[in-house]
Amino acid sequence: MSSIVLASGNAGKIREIQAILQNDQILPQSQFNVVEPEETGATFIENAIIKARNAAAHCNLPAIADDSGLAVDALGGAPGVISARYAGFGASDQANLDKLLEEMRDVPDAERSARFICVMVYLRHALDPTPIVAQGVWEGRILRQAVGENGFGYDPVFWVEQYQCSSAQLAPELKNALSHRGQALRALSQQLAGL
Ligand SMILES: O=P(O)(O)OP(=O)(O)OP(=O)(O)OC[C@H]1O[C@@H](n2cnc3c(O)ncnc32)[C@H](O)[C@@H]1O
Ligand SMILES: [Mg+2]
Repeated sequence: MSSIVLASGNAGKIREIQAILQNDQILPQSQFNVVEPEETGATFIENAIIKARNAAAHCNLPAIADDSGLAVDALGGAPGVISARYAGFGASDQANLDKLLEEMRDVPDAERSARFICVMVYLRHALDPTPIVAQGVWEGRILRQAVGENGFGYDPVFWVEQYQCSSAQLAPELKNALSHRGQALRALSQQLAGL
């Protein structure tokens, strides 16, 4: 099997994806000095395709990309596709999380529902006209303060009802078993196995 380039610059995602797929042929795009493209899509799937196509073209290899984010009901689905740049272009995870807590300050407990969404795309090559696509959704609620050290991004403010803790308090294997990314990756793997 040839190598597959993983079209992400997010170390937290890369860690989770490699733990789930356990395939040493899947190589992060940083190893090929891929320049990250602008994520100009209005949807997760558009952005995932933009990232996968960019990496596949640069490396002349098949590519996998993950576009994901947090959709908060009380904010009309924000931050959504702009989750990585909610507090501005190049914003840190901490700045994005602080902005979310501020926006949610006056939202009552009963109205704090939210979900993580992940769309994974596999392109056989840059001009592949039939991308393989899989999606995962993980329901939760937005806490009033950050708690937990694991994960990345918005994990410290994402309450997981089933385990009565934040996503950042879950062991990495358990987060992968439950998460939007884990769901999407398992669905993608099944489709790839059927090719
Ligand atoms: O585009 P790449 O290079 O993959 O890295 P990115 O961090 O920019 O990734 P996205 O464009 O898909 O933006 C997704 C953002 O949504 C958030 N996010 C996605 N999945 C998450 C998770 O499992 N836990 C916490 N936050 C998550 C996190 O802040 C990400 O930066
Ligand atoms: Mg991004």
